[in-house]
Amino acid sequence: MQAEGLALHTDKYQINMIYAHWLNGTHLRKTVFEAYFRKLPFGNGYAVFAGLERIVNYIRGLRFTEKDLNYLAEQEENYKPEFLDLLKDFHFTGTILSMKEGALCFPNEPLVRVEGTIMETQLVETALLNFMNFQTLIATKASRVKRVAENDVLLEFGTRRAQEADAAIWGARAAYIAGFDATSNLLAGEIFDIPTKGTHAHSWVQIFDSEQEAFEIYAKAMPDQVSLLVDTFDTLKSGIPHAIMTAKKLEAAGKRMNSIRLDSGDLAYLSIQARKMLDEAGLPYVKIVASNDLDENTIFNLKAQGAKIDIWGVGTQLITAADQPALGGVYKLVEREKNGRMEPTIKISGNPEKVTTPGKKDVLRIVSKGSGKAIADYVCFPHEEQARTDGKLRLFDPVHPYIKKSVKDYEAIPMLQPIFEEGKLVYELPTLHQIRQYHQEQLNLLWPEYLRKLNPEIYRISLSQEAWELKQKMIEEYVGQQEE
Ligand SMILES: Nc1ncnc2c1ncn2[C@@H]1O[C@H](COP(=O)(O)OP(=O)(O)OP(=O)(O)O)[C@@H](O)[C@H]1O
Ligand SMILES: O=P(O)(O)OC[C@H]1O[C@H](OP(=O)(O)OP(=O)(O)O)[C@H](O)[C@@H]1O
Ligand SMILES: O=C(O)c1cccnc1
Repeated sequence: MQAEGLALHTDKYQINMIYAHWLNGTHLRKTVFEAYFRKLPFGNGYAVFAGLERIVNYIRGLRFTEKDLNYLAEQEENYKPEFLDLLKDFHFTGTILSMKEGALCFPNEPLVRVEGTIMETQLVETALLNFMNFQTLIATKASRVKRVAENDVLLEFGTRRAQEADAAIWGARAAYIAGFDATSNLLAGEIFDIPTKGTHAHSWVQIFDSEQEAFEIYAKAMPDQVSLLVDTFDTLKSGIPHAIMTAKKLEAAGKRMNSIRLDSGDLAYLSIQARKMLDEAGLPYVKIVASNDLDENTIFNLKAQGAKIDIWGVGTQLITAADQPALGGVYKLVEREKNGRMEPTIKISGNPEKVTTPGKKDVLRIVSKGSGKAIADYVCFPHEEQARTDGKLRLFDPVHPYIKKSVKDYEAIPMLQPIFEEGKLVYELPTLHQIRQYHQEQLNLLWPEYLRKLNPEIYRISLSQEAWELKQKMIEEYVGQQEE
């Protein structure tokens, strides 16, 4: 997928600010930004971090082409030619730390930390959030589907309903990270080495004079992968009897039919009837695929009704994250250089939840050595060494500071990994297989109460005492200035 030629994949205000900084002589001031979200999507208890691979490729290929520069000159007559010369030589020289793809992540903790000159940290904001927000959203939605489908097979069918090609391709990858088994999108399969699967459409049946003829021709063409869509005319009276006849013919040729697919009607009732008919016909090995606007709620319901569905095809609801189509991840300045020294900075808001936490921070996942389960995440400054060692840690929730807890005998796992150091890539991108495995390990760290679909327990994100005190001090300073 496109990695180069994305320098202009940014909001114009970023270039305007960089230009104004350059005129002002401040474009090389050092900064630290953090990307995070404030609210979990879908009422879920966790999110699944994704988007890093695309962010890495974007940063590596970040150059302004001659065409880009000509376009900028045309777009904004204020931009001086010397400024465009500066952009011509631009490449990213900053430092990035990030959670790994597949990590479970939570509100108000940094997922990506970007350190560099204001020129480069500001430039990358838009694309970084674009990649992180979409892919994390879809991976989280897919994870919810996976929680209810458990060990059933999950197929990603969303491309035709996705918000254009990139969403389909990266969405298919995000779904696979969170536990889907295959995608119908061959390009996603080719690019990312995701297994691909496919049945056939209603048009295949409609184009022939009879359903039986359609099934037999298809079975002849794909004898080892026969999956027949049985709802074009009448599922119970026509589709399934014809599929059974086809399966018998396949048996005579020494082959086994793979599955039938139900795509309309009452999927619980029809799957139960279909299972009975297939079993009675001596075809217990033929699996039942279901599709039709499925999501985690319909799948959960269908399972509760005793539906006999082995394989779920999930498209529109997953790829568009239909019940919450955006993750509100933000990118906030937490430190700036002043007089040659880095100092924390805060953004005050009338809404207390939107007040930023000043200073550059790390995230430690505090895991009990006794249970092997995560207790909370601890957000602290990089110099706070004591938290990383096996001492005693006082946890409290910054939003509800009266919720306090002391922990000991724990392991503190650093969640932010160095990705770029002064412009140099220092991270080896894992394979998708490794990302899936890491995601599974991450799930295993959490008690099931945090993972349930409905009203999950809230996993606590604790701020270090020092970070909390700095925040309070800066809020008070601001309030003091207002009162003067
Ligand atoms: N037993 C069931 N319990 C709950 N939801 C179901 C059940 N069976 C099907 N559904 C879901 O109900 C919705 C039915 O939608 P709709 O009425 O559009 O489908 P349909 O009857 O198959 O019609 P169409 O042929 O237009 O697709 C789908 O989202 C489907 O997944
Ligand atoms: O319902 P979704 O979760 O989005 O899954 C994908 C849908 O796409 C296909 O329908 P479509 O009507 O586009 O084509 P068809 O003629 O092959 O059924 C398929 O039959 C599914 O119903
Ligand atoms: O293979 C299928 O059955 C399929 C693929 C995409 C969309 N709907 C169904």
